[in-house]
Amino acid sequence: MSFRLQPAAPARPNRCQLFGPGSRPALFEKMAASDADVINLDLEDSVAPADKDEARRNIIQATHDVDWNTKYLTVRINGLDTPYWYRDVVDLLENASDRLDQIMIPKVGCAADVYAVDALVTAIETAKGRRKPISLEVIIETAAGIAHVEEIAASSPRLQAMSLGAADFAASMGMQTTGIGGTQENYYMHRDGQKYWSDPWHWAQTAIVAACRTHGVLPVDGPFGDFSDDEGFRAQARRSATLGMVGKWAIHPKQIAIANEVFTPSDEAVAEAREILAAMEDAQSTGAGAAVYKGRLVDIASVRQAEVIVRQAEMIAKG
Ligand SMILES: CC(=O)SCCNC(=O)CCNC(=O)[C@H](O)C(C)(C)COP(=O)(O)OP(=O)(O)OC[C@H]1O[C@@H](n2cnc3c(N)ncnc32)[C@H](O)[C@@H]1OP(=O)(O)O
Ligand SMILES: O=CC(=O)O
Ligand SMILES: [Mg+2]
Repeated sequence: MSFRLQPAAPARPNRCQLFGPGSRPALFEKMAASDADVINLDLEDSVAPADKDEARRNIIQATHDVDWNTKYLTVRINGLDTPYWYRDVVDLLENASDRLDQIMIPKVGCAADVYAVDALVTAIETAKGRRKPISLEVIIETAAGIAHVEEIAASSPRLQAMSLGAADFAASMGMQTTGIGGTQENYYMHRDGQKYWSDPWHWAQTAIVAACRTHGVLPVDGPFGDFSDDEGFRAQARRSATLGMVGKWAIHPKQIAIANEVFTPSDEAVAEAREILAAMEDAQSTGAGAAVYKGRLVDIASVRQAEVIVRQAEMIAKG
């Protein structure tokens, strides 16, 4: 480890972020009753321009009226290139109840984007005497966002989470696809008459995970558009979890259970992690720094790996 220690990300479950348009208030009670850890009420792309004002009012009302129970409640504001975002922040911070936990900033391209929202949030919190500080989350979904991902991860002490937004990311990068996440038909290797599909999101995900882990931010995988494809969603979620992401968006309630399952370490994984910790404790009690577990090497790095799984499972069990 460097002299500068890696900060821990917020210790709260973030396995599934369920999205719903602010213009469909009939969904709010269903979202609150779901098994998602995080709720994202949307003011941005799922809300038509003519509905922005009403969606804002719906969401503010819902912070007062709906029982969100233990959900981490977050609202996606409009992008900083629109005329809507300042009104989103001002109206929310002036009128939403203390139940509001977080604001999500889409299409962040540099640290100054987060700085601008942080400054506005801070001024309103102080002016209104809001006691609970609002946290921020961002979406990396542009070429500028991925190019500046590390400065964005370091941009504000309010920043808790960072998602990859595959749809806008693909558009901004000029990718030849209309698919939102998952396997892309034309992204394959070819050998001996066979196609081998590869993962076009992998490099952006790893860049996000590295930036987040460096600065103590939760890395999250964004939307998977084809909500009829459970196995495609599961495969995408498993790849994300393997790379170090802590959760994934659901854009339909069907996706919640799969995300929760994938991002909760399985009983078998936790049992194995505990066995590795026990094997290493035995080894260390005899002065050894390494041991053999099921025919493979385990050493002090294995302890750190096993601790990731055990800590994640314990944090989720605590809720
Ligand atoms: C690229 C991005 O930016 S993604 C993020 C922004 N996008 C969004 O927020 C979209 C979120 N999702 C939705 O709006 C909707 O799920 C849609 C439009 C995809 C599909 O909506 P519907 O056609 O109503 O879906 P469907 O009929 O399959 O719904 C089944 C049930 O789940 C409910 N439901 C649908 N979406 C949601 C949701 N997001 N949260 C909670 N419940 C939901 C429906 O009300 C319905 O309930 P019922 O059985 O009691 O009648
Ligand atoms: O906002 C999300 C996306 O995929 O775009
Ligand atoms: Mg987007």
